[in-house]
Amino acid sequence: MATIRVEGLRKTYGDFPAVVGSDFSVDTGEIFGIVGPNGAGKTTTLKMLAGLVEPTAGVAEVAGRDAGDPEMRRDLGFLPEESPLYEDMTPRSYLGFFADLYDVPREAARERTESTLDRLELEHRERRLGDMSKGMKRKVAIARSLVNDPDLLIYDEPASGLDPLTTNYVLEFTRDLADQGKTVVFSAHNLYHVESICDRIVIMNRGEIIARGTVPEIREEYGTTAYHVFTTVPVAGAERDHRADTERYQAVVDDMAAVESIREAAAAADGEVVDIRTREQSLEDIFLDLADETPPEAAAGGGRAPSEAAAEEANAQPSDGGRTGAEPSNGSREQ
Ligand SMILES: Nc1ncnc2c1ncn2[C@@H]1O[C@H](COP(=O)(O)OP(=O)(O)OP(=O)(O)O)[C@@H](O)[C@H]1O
Repeated sequence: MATIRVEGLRKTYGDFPAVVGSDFSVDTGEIFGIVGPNGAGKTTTLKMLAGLVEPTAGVAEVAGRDAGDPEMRRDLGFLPEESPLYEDMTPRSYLGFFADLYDVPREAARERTESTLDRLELEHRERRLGDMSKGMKRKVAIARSLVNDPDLLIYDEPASGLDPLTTNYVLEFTRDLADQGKTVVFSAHNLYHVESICDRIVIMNRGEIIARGTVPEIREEYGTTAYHVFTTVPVAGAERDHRADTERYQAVVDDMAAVESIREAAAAADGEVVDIRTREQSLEDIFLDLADETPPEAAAGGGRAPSEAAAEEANAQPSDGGRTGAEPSNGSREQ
């Protein structure tokens, strides 16, 4: 059964199209990546799935129910891109506070919190959150998304701004959650993250999904192979390969016909082809090519739309009554 069904999902802010009509589904236990550059519409999509932003049109369903249904939030863990934490609390008191919000019985909450913090290898559990490193705070925010033991996790840039070690740790932890049967939808602009842990991805640009599939499918459909051809004599388009001990030239071409032309040109100059190496285009390159090809109709999407900063503000601060995530109350959605 599809855990998530999205059809014709659209969000406009004023006349600004942040998400222009997405379709995708995510299966139970899948780890699904939404990738795209800044302003692509990733956060807006995730917030619609988490019931925090009301779609302008279309369907966003979780387990057959509207994503905006407040009941859905009880079984959801949302990790916002920036998660402001109560600086004066310790991880234990902070997580206990959120467990209370979800009515998790005290003892169960304590056990769950401790085991999550163990798995996240979070030390200094009695230290003030305000005195913790960025990586530690991110781990606490992740632990917070798990206090209610949700089946669905929606993570906005879970590893953004973390050092490589912590990044790996957080990504592996996320993969483990999916292995335990949880469904994970997360956004990233670093394609390396996606490649290493996602079952399927969509690539968004300017509010539109411009490619979709598993990483190998995307490679096959959109990727190209570069052929590095090494010759003993100079041929058109080749450059001297200074790394070689003997005189050698290198040309980079993108199909076998061009490789044959080089072979013929080398033979005509009394030389030969001594080596051919292939290099698959990286997902990053594919992504950049795709983003470049997207027609600029939605190009207004580059900058920040006017009401955005105010809306973010309202969404971010727990201390002023705003919503930081998916607390289980009947909070209204951002329009
Ligand atoms: N509340 C809002 N009011 C007005 N415009 C908004 C609002 N939220 C987002 N936008 C605009 O919608 C577009 C998509 O934003 P979104 O945050 O979804 O992108 P993103 O892919 O998550 O980008 P980033 O990687 O920078 O977080 C952006 O151009 C943004 O300025």
